[in-house]
Amino acid sequence: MTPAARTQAAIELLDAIITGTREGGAAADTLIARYFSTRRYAGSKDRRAVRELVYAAIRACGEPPVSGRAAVRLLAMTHEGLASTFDGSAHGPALLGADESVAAPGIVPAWIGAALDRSGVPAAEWPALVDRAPLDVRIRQDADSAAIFAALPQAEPIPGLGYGIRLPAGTDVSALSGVVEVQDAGSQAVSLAADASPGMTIVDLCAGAGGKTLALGDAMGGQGRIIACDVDRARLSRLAPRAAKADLSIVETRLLDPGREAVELADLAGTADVVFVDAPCSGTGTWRRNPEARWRLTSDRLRRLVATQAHVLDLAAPLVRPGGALVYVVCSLLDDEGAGQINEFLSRYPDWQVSAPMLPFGRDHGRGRRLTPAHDATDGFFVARLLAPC
Ligand SMILES: C[S@@+](CC[C@H](N)C(=O)[O-])C[C@H]1O[C@@H](n2cnc3c(N)ncnc32)[C@H](O)[C@@H]1O
Repeated sequence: MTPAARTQAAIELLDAIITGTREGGAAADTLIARYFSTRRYAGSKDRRAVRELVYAAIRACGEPPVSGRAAVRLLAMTHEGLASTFDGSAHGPALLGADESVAAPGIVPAWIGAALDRSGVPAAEWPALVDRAPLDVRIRQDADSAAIFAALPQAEPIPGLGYGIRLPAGTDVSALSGVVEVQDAGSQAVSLAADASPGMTIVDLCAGAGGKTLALGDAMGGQGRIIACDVDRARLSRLAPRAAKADLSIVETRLLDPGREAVELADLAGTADVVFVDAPCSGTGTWRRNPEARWRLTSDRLRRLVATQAHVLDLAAPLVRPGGALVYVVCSLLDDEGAGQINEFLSRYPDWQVSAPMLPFGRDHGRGRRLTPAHDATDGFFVARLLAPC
């Protein structure tokens, strides 16, 4: 592809991504993969260059831009070489017009900026929210770590995480699948708040495809019971093969029917040493990986998420045994979903106690702990640990 054709491809992709965020379409990564699956003429260098341009444009625009062309024009203001690709050639973008629109530079949409501000995340920390993330992986506790470091010579241990290593973004770890799990250091850290140990019964109430389930199972040394639940059949169906690959036979999955969860969980009432609630959230802490998600969030969607979080907390509480723990996690930095949600929980359940989660990262925030990309070089999280009355 010519440089101009790469620019045009990035513009077309950005148009699809912008529409996708407005209309609930697929994630940028999926749209990029689909785009190239029907354009076999694009070589790996073309794909990489287009992808980088697309993500640079997404990162540069806080508010959703009016078009892909306006977003790339913003980058072209400071990149002479890029501006020259608007050359009107056969497969390239039309020549630049003097008065066509250019996207405004920014980091987050104004309304989310105000919410971050109210949540005590200073503007100085916002650029890190959309920075590129490294590749973090968790090594299985029984794996031969010397062999893994030999296979991955650029690996660096992550201080504070016994089994976490950091690699340059894009490192291929597929040959080590089952022995290492791709998992952000923040996700690894918040799993430690469960203080999982062999023999426990843990309900992972919002298990999804099981990223944290596998970390909990590994910490349990494969002894005990994990009941991994979710309402999303497709996500949950990915868990069992992953658990099998990681030799974790203690994981059972339970697909819940939305609206009937309490009935379907009734047999577990009062039995769990830990109920782990990795609640559905706005994902404001994970924009490093999918920066277009900040264009997708609306105040209505946030309100619905906050209501769902309260609902899953109410499902979780009766499952905890007397004196057991409820661990609440969101990959969000907004207090409505984190510190505020826990305040609301404690006003509904006044006889529960707060217990400080022992984490290697983060800062105390509200009645829990918060990790931020700027402070901890991890995805952003809020985590709280609550103890049921004895
Ligand atoms: C943040 S994701 C979980 C990620 C997962 N724990 C991991 O580590 O990969 C939140 C999950 O909550 C699930 N969820 C939403 N409503 C739920 C409900 N009422 N009961 C159980 N799970 C629910 C969603 O389907 C989603 O998979």
